[in-house]
Amino acid sequence: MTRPALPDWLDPLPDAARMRATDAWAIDELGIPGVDLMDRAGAALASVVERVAPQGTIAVVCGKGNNGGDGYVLARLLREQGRDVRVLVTAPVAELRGDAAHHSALLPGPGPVPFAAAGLHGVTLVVDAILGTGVTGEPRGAARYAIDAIVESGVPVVACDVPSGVDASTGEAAGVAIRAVATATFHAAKPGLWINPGKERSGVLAVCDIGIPAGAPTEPADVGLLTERVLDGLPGRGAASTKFTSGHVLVAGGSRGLTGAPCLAALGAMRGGAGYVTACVPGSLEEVVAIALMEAMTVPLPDHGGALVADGAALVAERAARRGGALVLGPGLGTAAASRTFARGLAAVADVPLVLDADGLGAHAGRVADLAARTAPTVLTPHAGELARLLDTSSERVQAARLEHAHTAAEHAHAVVVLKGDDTLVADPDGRVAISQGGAPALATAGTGDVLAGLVGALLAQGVEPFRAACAAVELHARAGRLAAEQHGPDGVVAGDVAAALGRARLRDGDRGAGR
Ligand SMILES: NC(=O)C1=CN([C@@H]2O[C@H](COP(=O)(O)OP(=O)(O)OC[C@H]3O[C@@H](n4cnc5c(N)ncnc54)[C@H](O)[C@@H]3O)[C@@H](O)[C@H]2O)[C@@H](O)CC1
Ligand SMILES: [K+]
Repeated sequence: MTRPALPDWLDPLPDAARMRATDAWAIDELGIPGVDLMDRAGAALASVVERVAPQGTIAVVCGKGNNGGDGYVLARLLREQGRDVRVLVTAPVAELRGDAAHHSALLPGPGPVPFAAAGLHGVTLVVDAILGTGVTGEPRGAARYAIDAIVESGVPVVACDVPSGVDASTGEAAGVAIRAVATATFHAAKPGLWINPGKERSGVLAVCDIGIPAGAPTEPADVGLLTERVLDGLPGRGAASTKFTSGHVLVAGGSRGLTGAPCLAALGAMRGGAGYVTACVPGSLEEVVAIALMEAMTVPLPDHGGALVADGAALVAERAARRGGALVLGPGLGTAAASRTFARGLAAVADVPLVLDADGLGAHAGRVADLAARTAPTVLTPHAGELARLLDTSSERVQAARLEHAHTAAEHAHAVVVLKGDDTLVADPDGRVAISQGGAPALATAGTGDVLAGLVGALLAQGVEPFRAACAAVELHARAGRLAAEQHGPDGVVAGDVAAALGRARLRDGDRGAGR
């Protein structure tokens, strides 16, 4: 399959290979001297260091590649300003090559000394210029020793380009890794600075221009940072709209003790703009749901002790065939064997776009490839634990390699996968990935996932293509989380508040109070 270019609402994040190709293009094709790029990288790093530590002794720890070269430039600039700077190295200066060797020779004052933990005593800040985008595998040898000692020292760290030990392309940190208070990264942010564990190890991110123009003829990035531009031109209600043209969402789920989840998914769909919403729930619990949902219709399905059973699948599929729209399957479904059979049966036959969430995902544990047989689009909305069960692995493994697991699930299920977290990833089966900027801690409360699933359903029902629907939903959900936090305080937000804020989250600055 050929992968389409990233849409313009994603800011491209070049991985290490693309960044190397970009540097090479700037140097070899545009004729920008590599030593000048390094000069500008060092200067940009210096401005971050000055902000973080305006005074005190700085230890600059340099590796033997160009990342270390940036460190030598920084050390020179700081010493020229009269700062007290120690240069500690993980490789002898004689081993340096090219631009890094050039800049090491320009260092004024005391020469570099081999790294030792004692060299960190009394310093205010450590600058990590050990490993950058040229790293392969886990840190080894002297680099590993230095990273360990820096982490152990507890001294605040500013990272040069990427925290050493973090993979710039994936955010994985397989061995030891620096935890920085800030990272100065050059030309563009890298995926690994936005994906955990790399994201939380990068601290505050400064993306620094080092004079490489846009337009490098590298293979286009396949990972991008989600921006609010994804909301531009989303379908909305107009003068000619009716409840039928605004999209129909079916929600199927619920069980005894879990009636709130399908209600919140229905609310997410309604507040997400769906014209009408039908909640298909266990018959014995229908009244509870009907009381909670004033604007939605309810459909009773056969149940056993408040849990859905296999027979209900045909009823929901038939309704989907008649009414169209999108189906949100799983919120509050529970884990009864019959309910799982219901979910698998319904996912297999429903010929409308499907959002599979919560226990609907659990029903497909270890069977993710079954979903590839569906003809209509599928969006999965797992957190790490749910994705682990889908792929028959552990939550720890998913968290350690989030990008890889999101890719794998998307590929195997032939579905868009929304791997939730502060760094929510949206992976398309064609290989493209969007990363949310996060920053909505208020969403860390029960039921917000149900709201998100309903919202994705609403956008799919409005005809938005699945990758964009998932991305726009993630963006709206985060914005709604922030709006709800403004109103209720971040610790007082409940999922219903997030749903209630979705309409306002759609408004852009230019829209507020505009027009007739
Ligand atoms: N001209 C350029 O290419 C520019 C590069 N820049 C800097 O250069 C960096 C990339 O430089 P390089 O490609 O030289 O690579 P790095 O400096 O990231 O590291 C490569 C060095 O580390 C060693 N190494 C690799 N994997 C290791 C591991 N697992 N454990 C221990 N040592 C390991 C290698 O032997 C090599 O000497 C960027 O991150 C950026 O900071 C900037 O100066 C801007 C311009
Ligand atoms: K580094």
